[in-house]
Amino acid sequence: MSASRSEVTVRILRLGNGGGASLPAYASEGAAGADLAAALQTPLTLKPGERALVPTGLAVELPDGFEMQIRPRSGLAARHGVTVLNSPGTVDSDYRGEVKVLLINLGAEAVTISDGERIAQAVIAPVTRAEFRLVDALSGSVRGEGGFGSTGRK
Ligand SMILES: O=c1ccn([C@H]2C[C@H](O)[C@@H](COP(=O)(O)OP(=O)(O)OP(=O)(O)O)O2)c(=O)[nH]1
Ligand SMILES: [Mg+2]
Repeated sequence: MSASRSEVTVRILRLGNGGGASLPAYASEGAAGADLAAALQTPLTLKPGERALVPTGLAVELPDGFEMQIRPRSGLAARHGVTVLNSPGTVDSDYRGEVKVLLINLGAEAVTISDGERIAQAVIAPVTRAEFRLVDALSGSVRGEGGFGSTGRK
């Protein structure tokens, strides 16, 4: 690991249903996301338009101040139109249940997901929490209330 990189420890539990569930794994030296694999007793077929909450067979304990974002794999999306419906999914640091991936098939053909297949990727990211403070007025700005295309078409 280079000096400029940060690394945190994420404790992982393999759940009963997971059998030999694969741990999240970085596919290359510089990968931002660790691939998450499906933990399935039997293959799962998603018809066009269908979605499913796919088990990973894993529960995680994230360090306080971090989240796990569950993002699509571009290969699966490009090849089959399969993506993460709630992307980026949020795994809270206090969540101890099974990590699941909400896949949807936006493609035109049925897609079958097999046990151990890499279906999404997990990015560990720092979280900033806010104090939401109610006030009577906000400070002025050049943009003001303009939004949703207010700066022009280009
Ligand atoms: O893709 C996801 C998204 C969420 N979760 C788990 C971990 C997360 O901590 C919990 C709650 O997620 P979220 O806050 O997005 O869902 P919610 O609909 O707000 O449910 P809740 O009321 O439980 O917070 O569900 C996953 O396993 N995968
Ligand atoms: Mg929530």
